[in-house]
Amino acid sequence: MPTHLAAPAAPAAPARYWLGRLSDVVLTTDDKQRRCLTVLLLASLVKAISVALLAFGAMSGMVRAHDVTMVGLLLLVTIAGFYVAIRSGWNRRCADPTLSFAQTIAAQTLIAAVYAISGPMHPAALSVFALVLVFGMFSMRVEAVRTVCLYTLVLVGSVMAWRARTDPHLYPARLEIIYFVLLATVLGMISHLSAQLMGMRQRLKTQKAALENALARIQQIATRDELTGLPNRRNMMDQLHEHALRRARGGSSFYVAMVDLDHFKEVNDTYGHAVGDDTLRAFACQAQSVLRNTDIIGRWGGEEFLLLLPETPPGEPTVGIERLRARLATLAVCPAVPELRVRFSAGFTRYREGEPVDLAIERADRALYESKAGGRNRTVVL
Ligand SMILES: Nc1nc2c(ncn2[C@@H]2O[C@H](COP(=O)(O)OP(=O)(O)OP(=O)(O)O)[C@@H](O)[C@H]2O)c(=O)[nH]1
Repeated sequence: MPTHLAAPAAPAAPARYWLGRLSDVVLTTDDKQRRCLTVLLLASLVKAISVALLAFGAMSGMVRAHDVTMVGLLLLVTIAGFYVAIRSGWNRRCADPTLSFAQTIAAQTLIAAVYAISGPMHPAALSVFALVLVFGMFSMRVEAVRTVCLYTLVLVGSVMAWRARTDPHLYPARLEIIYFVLLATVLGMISHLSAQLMGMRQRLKTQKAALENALARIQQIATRDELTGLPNRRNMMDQLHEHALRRARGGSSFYVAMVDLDHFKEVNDTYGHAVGDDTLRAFACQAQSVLRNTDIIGRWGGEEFLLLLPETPPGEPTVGIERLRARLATLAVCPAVPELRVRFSAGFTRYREGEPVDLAIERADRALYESKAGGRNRTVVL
């Protein structure tokens, strides 16, 4: 057994790369346009196979070669026209950028021509009418599918009547009637299924919207405090961890502060719980408008708030909170109780690189305790 095997053949990556590039050129890189072009090319493949079969019919003497050439040319021109319309982006200007309705009408017209020229092979074209509509029903509205069905039946009915009169040997009237009834039944079914599909799509759309709303609501409940709309405790912990991580990677330092409303129990006891709630909301609202917009304030629980102050140089951490204190000293936070003023105590600490976030919170808590013990309505930095 050789210990060293020959190097494996070069991976097919370059081939895949060039295929990818080619498909980008042919189908564009725009997802929506790509989908339109892929459907067009798939539908064209079905029609190309039909024309190839006709060519076989011509070689076997069942169909006139001249007719096949004409139909083939017509097919090429139609496909090229739709390809250019989509590839150039012209379709974006249309009400239906997929051009499904126009493509389906063109396809049914072409197949009607095939039906008329394919002599003994013509019953085979019947299934293609149905196939084209199946393609269309995924992208067309129900009314459009119904219009195409009606158009197909009128067109094919006319072709059948004409061919039954001009070539009764290959298009016997009785057989044509049977084919027509069969085609009408199948197209009717497709039209019915398309209505059902539309209903399903509508339900899916409604469910998707409901799910998105529910997700947004869950997200809101999971991360926000219901009363004040501020980030909740879990959210604040996540943000603290994130900032600590950033700090560990060389990011700037930040301050953490605990803020607690003074004698808040008295507000509740004197004016009622609703005024207490209003006070909490007003405090949250004022804090958000007065502090820097990079500062983050969250409700820690009860009448306690946690502040995260990123990019705060030592020596200036309390500027914002004192601005808030000054604002609240003159502001009637609750219109029902104009004499009510909000006062608070605050404890600040600088996050020290590498320490667990809980340690910084504990220090801020101690600073808060000191400011309470020192007479409240003040700030202590530890
Ligand atoms: N209205 C209202 N009150 C709340 C809410 N959460 C907690 N509280 C009340 O906040 C009060 C907190 O009371 P204490 O812990 O004694 O604090 P305090 O009265 O502010 O006293 P100090 O902090 O020492 O100044 C309690 O009466 C709680 O019921 C809330 O969401 N709404």
